[in-house]
Amino acid sequence: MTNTEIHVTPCAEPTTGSERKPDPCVVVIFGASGDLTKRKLLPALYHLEQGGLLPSEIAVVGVARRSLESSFAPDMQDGIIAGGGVDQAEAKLAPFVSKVSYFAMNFDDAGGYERLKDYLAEIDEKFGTKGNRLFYLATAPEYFSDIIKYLGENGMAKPEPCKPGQRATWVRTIVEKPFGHDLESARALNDEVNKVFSEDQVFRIDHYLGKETVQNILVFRFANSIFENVWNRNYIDHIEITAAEAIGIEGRGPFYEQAGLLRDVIQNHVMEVLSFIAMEPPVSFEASAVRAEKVKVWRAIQPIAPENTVRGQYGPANINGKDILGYRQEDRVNPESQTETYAALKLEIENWRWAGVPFYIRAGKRMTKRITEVTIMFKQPPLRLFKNKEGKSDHIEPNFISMRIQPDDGITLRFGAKVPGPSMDIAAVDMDFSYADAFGPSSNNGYERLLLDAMLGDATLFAHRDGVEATWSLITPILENWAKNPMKDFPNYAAGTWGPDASDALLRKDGRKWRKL
Ligand SMILES: NC(=O)C1=CN([C@@H]2O[C@H](COP(=O)(O)OP(=O)(O)OC[C@H]3O[C@@H](n4cnc5c(N)ncnc54)[C@H](OP(=O)(O)O)[C@@H]3O)[C@@H](O)[C@H]2O)C=CC1
Ligand SMILES: O=C1O[C@H](COP(=O)(O)O)[C@@H](O)[C@H](O)[C@H]1O
Repeated sequence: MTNTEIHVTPCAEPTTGSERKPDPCVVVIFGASGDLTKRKLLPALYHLEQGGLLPSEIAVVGVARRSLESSFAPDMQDGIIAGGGVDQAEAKLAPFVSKVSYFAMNFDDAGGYERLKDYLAEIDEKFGTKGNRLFYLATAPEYFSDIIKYLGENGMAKPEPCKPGQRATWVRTIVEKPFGHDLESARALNDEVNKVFSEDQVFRIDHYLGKETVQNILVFRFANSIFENVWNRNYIDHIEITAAEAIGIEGRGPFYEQAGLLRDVIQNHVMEVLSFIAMEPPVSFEASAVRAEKVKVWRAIQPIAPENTVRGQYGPANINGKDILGYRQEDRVNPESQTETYAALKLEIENWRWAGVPFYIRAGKRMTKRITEVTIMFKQPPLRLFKNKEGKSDHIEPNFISMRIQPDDGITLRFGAKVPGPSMDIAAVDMDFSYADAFGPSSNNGYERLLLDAMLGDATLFAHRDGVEATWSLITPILENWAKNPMKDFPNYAAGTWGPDASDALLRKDGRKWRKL
């Protein structure tokens, strides 16, 4: 393969959406001392504030169990600098930090919500936040129901009645993943949430949808006219989606033992990416239209037969002279654990566009490298005109489009080009678009866009209850089958590799192989 890098630069001023600024509001984060708040949410809010995207009347209230009055601010500042990739010398934290406060309470203490309600009223007075509330449930999922129930019981889930001549207030809630543990629990949680909040108040977050490159899938397909015509079974041979992580479970043993890879990454992140790749053009870029098309894709996926599923668990390895623990040796993990840290699936979408085009998806922890990527592999041309010196034409690689979600975000189009010289030799070459080269570095960790959208009441990039239930309908039978049939050969891949042999065999039986990444 000859690598011809054609760097794409923006050719004109970007077309921007309308200037969007939310109403004054209080963002209330349940789980304020947790990892997510520190590494992702506060840095995202800080970047929004620095970018002038927040109203000046904004306040952030962190809620958690421990008493943090004295240490929250310095701890939070460290988190913003480390998690947000902020240059310490250039950081202008003071204006943002002055809007953040901490409220200690236990989530299952009913009386705490009454006190919180009074505290938020004081915040409204002090910061001019006008009664608008964005509750962010950044807690372990077992607390979602209780928090929602208590917010409802304390009259905090509905906006205050509108006063004459004043703008209506709003109350919204962002619910973190995992949303349910299986289909039944997801339905039950949806019922509990919708008893208290109407669906238009609920923002089920999947941070993959906040990633620029995931949103760019829709732009690539629907803002350009040259790709959509070939985006179907007539031209596409198959599609691969890979979400590989080099890290392991990062000390989250108890969580991972409950979850496993399928629940943690495939039911949500990978399914969201797949829906953007496979959906029909929505009639508008509005929440109901986009969500409706996504659900149609998930509902068209055929039940996934056990032979089209592969699971793996990493074992110990020495990587570059460093000993890496196997999953079963990780802290607070059962030494005989059956939890999967890798999964690969073959999916068939039975609709007009995709019938006969397999979608192979894989995701795993402790893989060779971190890469999330979609490969659209095209069919060979109908007639092979060009032969090599041996008179053969099977050396010509098929075209593909590779959409790199992370790292090194961008898009590559591979095609054949004539090698200079007297014969018709063909080499594969790449046209490369790099996000960073074209637009410069971005601070967006996915949460910036989604927090802003929730404050604006725009649910386009959030999951609807129908969507969550549709993806759980696909995943739950696999989980049930795996639970009934424990793996005898776990661990079945060494840390630092591309997963178990069975994953290669899944494609080999169709005469294909994973593209080398
Ligand atoms: N961390 C990440 O990168 C990601 C996390 N998520 C999701 O975000 C959510 C939060 O994850 P994470 O931040 O890692 O979790 P952590 O375990 O780090 O944080 C949990 C938070 O909840 C608080 N808490 C726990 N029990 C109580 C209680 N009874 N009363 C009051 N506060 C309580 C803790 O407070 P205290 O310490 O004071 O007890 C802490 O602030 C989860 O649903 C997770 O799946 C999603 C994507 C990525
Ligand atoms: O939700 C989760 O996502 C991360 C991967 O997110 P990324 O933005 O770093 O790709 C994963 O590590 C974690 O296990 C999971 O809970």
